[in-house]
Amino acid sequence: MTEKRPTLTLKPKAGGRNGGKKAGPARPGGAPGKGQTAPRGPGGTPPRGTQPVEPAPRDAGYAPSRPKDEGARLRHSHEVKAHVQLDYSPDLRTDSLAFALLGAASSLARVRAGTALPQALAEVFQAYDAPPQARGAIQDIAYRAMRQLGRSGILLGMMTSKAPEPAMLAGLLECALALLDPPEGSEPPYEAFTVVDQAVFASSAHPDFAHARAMVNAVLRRFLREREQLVAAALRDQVAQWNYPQWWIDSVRTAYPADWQAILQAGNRQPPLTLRVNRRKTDVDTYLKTLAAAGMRAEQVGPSAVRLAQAVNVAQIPGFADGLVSVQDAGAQLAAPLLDLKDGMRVLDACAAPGGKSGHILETADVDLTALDADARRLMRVDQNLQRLGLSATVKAGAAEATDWWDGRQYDRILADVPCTASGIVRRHPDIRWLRRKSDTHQLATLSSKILDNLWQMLRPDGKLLFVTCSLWPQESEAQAAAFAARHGAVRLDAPGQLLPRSGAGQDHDGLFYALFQKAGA
Ligand SMILES: C[S@@+](CC[C@H](N)C(=O)[O-])C[C@H]1O[C@@H](n2cnc3c(N)ncnc32)[C@H](O)[C@@H]1O
Repeated sequence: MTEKRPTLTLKPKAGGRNGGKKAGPARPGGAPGKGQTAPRGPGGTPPRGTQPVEPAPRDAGYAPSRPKDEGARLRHSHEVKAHVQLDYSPDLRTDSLAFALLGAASSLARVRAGTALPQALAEVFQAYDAPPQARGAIQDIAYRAMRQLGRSGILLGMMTSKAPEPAMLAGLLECALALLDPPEGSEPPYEAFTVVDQAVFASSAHPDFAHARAMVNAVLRRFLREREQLVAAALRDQVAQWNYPQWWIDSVRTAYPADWQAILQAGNRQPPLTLRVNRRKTDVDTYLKTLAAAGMRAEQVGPSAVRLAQAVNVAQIPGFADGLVSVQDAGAQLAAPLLDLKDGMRVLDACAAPGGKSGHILETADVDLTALDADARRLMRVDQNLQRLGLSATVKAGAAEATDWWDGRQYDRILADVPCTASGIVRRHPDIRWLRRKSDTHQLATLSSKILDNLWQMLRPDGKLLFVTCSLWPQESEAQAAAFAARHGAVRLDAPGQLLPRSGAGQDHDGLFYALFQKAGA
């Protein structure tokens, strides 16, 4: 076995200047707790505030075909791009910041290739055989870097003559910059010299960019020397100022001329950990006392919603394993009450995985629930979640725009929590803004209109259909709802419409859209 390189180990600045030995998560709450993040991809939207973790395949595997007239030939050495070893396990102490920086850099490179951050992190944890504490540190750095990616990218462009390659080297610099240059008003998690030292060390430890360690050192030191001028110049660019792609900034400004800045800011804040109390097992007051007894501060932010003052790993949430609570954003908790459920009803949750809203429906009334989802792998999470809560439903794999899974009997209530761009939940999934393309909105809106049209025939006369998205784009939300109502002559009942993302005392929720329809009686 090779001997471990002597690496400086450390802990966050809060623990004292170089006084500790572990990298650890820089600050709690930098990223969602275990199992608390979500998925992506035009076919699957992250559950709003429930517990996701899944991939966001884009065109990572796309390879342009070779022109017909190009015969086989040997490539010159300058044409050959070495395969970057994203899985290379560094010869570093796993409790060092250098190890965490490399892991986070590998995650960023995977996101650049089209993988959703939760999936990218899961791949890195496995490839690096990272112990729990290192996972926390890698995750924290990767989430920070995602929230600062616009700014770091512009800064790097100002300090380098060409884009650093491979992508993992760019990722390493972006991760280091995110630690050196935290958002206004927040403390840097590590001492600056430690970050530079460990980033250089991390670079030396990777065979694909050990040669670039002098460059890493020079860029990061230059940033520290010229920080004020560099940041001032970078902030003239809106991408650096807001940390979103320009098309995203433009789309938010067009859709919400009065609120666009607040919306962009809300998407850059760290989300709270909000729980839904399972009223079949306990009540909010009793559960708040349970939290207080465990020394955890919390407040009620909805009829069944409790927000923890400090995010923790789900394993540390009292009663979580026993189904007393689920992790769910306060905005997502509006769905079940809006359905106006009564015991004995036949209910369809048409895009159910991982089952956040299915669980809430079954906690609310004794209904006969069918939980449908097109993704069989994600459906396993519905089973697991319902089992933890002590509830049961008929769980089916099938496409909501098809009928092959339907037994032909109409439902009293239908929840259509359709796949969408997830533009309303970017505070939980800061990678989404960088993974999405403007054209995704149109594709997803087309799919959700097919889903809505198909589900309408499955609703009984007088029945209600609740249409939900976690999108901010009107094309997926209000425009979709209005067009649907016009196509089917659906009666529109009271519902919140577009909820803009909010954080603060009392009101704290993701950006969601709700429209409620009733079918005219027979
Ligand atoms: C927003 S998520 C649902 C979150 C879920 N309702 C909850 O509260 O936990 C959208 C879901 O739609 C599913 N989906 C995507 N395309 C679908 C389709 N054509 N038919 C049914 N489900 C689909 C995805 O797999 C994903 O689980």
